[in-house]
Amino acid sequence: MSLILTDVTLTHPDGDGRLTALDRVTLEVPGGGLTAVVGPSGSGKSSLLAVAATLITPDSGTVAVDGTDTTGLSRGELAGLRRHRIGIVFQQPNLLPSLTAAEQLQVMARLDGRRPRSARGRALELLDAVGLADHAGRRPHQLSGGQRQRVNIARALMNDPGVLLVDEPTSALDHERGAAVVDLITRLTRERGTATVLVTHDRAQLAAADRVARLHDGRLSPPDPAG
Ligand SMILES: Nc1ncnc2c1ncn2[C@@H]1O[C@H](COP(=O)(O)OP(=O)(O)OP(=O)(O)O)[C@@H](O)[C@H]1O
Repeated sequence: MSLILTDVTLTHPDGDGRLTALDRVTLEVPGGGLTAVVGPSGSGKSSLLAVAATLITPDSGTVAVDGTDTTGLSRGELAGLRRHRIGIVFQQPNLLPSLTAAEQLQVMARLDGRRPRSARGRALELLDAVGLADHAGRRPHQLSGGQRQRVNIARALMNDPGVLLVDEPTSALDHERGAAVVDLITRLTRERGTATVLVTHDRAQLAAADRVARLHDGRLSPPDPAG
């Protein structure tokens, strides 16, 4: 399991010109390890995640997910790749208000046409893995902010992705709950072997990372060992 960005450049329209959001970024994220991406506001962190998630095609450069070069894939092929190989955790959990925690996860499998019974089993197993075995029947308003983010993380793992992309998962949480969520992401990364990218503003979270990549004005310094 791996994610490899090679020489990725991404520009956005900016008045009469173009703004370079990512400038020849190369990043290799091996499976089983947590790579943190840090940088000031506007440095390109969200752009990097969007390109890694194959939601935006870069102007140049390549993105390889689990060894598959995504360059030139059709929209349908990219959608399939995202569904099966990539898990995304956004800042806000975006859970559906009327569904229980287990159902939030089962929806993912149903979208994929899998049997309801096996989806339920997997949903319960994942809720157990994130410490919510006793909360499977609760709806979002019956969960705390930290618990909702755990459901969000479990949902991202539902289709057993090789790549896990996590965007500021603790921005809505206090320090203690935020640290618990990062510990959880670290543990799941090691246990499941995912190639995980964690975008964060919080320097305290860098201690959990295996590597830290620093973005500045769209340019990436080579990852250094965290610590
Ligand atoms: N859709 C867009 N159109 C035009 N410019 C954009 C677009 N998306 C991002 N940008 C610009 O690209 C640069 C990088 O933005 P990006 O959101 O990737 O940074 P970031 O590090 O995630 O910032 P933040 O921490 O504030 O979320 C910024 O200058 C931003 O204004």
